[in-house]
Amino acid sequence: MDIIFYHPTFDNAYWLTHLQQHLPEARVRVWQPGDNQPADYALVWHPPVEMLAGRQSLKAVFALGAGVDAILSRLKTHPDLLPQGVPLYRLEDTGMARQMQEYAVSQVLHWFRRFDDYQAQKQQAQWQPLDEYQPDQFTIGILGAGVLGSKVAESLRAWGFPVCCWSRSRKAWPEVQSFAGQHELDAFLHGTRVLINLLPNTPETENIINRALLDKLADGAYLLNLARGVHVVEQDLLDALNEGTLKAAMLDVFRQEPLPQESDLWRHPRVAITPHVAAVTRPLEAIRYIAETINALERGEATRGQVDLARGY
Ligand SMILES: NC(=O)C1=CN([C@@H]2O[C@H](COP(=O)(O)OP(=O)(O)OC[C@H]3O[C@@H](n4cnc5c(N)ncnc54)[C@H](O)[C@@H]3O)[C@@H](O)[C@H]2O)C=CC1
Ligand SMILES: O=C(O)C(=O)CO
Repeated sequence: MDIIFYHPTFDNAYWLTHLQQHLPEARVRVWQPGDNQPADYALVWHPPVEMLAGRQSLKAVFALGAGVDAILSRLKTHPDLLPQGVPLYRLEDTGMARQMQEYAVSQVLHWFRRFDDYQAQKQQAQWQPLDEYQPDQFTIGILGAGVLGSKVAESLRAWGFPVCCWSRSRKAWPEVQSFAGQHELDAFLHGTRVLINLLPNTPETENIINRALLDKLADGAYLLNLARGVHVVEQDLLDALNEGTLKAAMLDVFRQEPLPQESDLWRHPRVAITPHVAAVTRPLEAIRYIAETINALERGEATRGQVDLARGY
């Protein structure tokens, strides 16, 4: 079994060593330009077009992340990027869910305990206890009830917050109200105090977080964007913040990354920013998941994580 590996920034030696340990019968190599030698599996992140072009004999391609929007959007302009008929897999969780839980719980509690307001008071050397928020005033609405959304919902329920979620199909998660489809989006938004975005980037979800949506949230609402920058109409977000529709936002992802220095988001007092670090690929967990999936494919068994190219995630 031959495996080719390409990632623009990962530690090649680390990945090859541990892939070989988990798949001892495989021959694993870093793909280099000009390498047209046969391969059974390809592990890629932002692969050059020529890496996979014409490789119809591949049994599967693994994207080394949860979101496959970059590879799918490039596929539109470079049809050879993925050989026709070869299944594409993505990483499901592999250590990213815990990171999303850490990020979401810490930020929701920050806002719930009004630490943002106390930080503002600190600037004025103001010693003033503020009215406490109550959990029933702090409904969490999760856009995108998938692998990561489900774990974030679980961790916020554990803190006693009311949680609802929105997805394509109905979910039956304990103690979480599920809304499904476009026709239930408004009902999902109504009463949501903290909106957490964990949607994939698809043609249907691009620009979904716009002024019309933000205006439907509860008064004094917050936005936590953990998915993709293209989901948010940034000027609408700034307008909603400046007009008081939205109390604060924490953003991990942006249309352009790194976020350009001239972006007003950097200077807005009620916007917090992290540089696309909400949940990074954990190499060992990813390698275990990939090895399990390859072994299942070799045995002709069912697997998880296959991308539906037509659906876009
Ligand atoms: N900021 C970061 O560091 C990271 C960001 N991400 C982002 O998180 C996203 C979610 O990851 P997973 O939970 O693994 O994905 P997933 O595919 O398991 O879940 C996606 C959810 O979105 C819902 N959805 C998709 N299209 C929809 C539509 N048109 N209407 C309503 N619901 C829709 C699906 O029903 C599903 O519940 C990724 O696509 C990626 O963009 C993932 C990892 C790290
Ligand atoms: O895995 C993903 O989709 C990510 O955004 C990680 O950076």
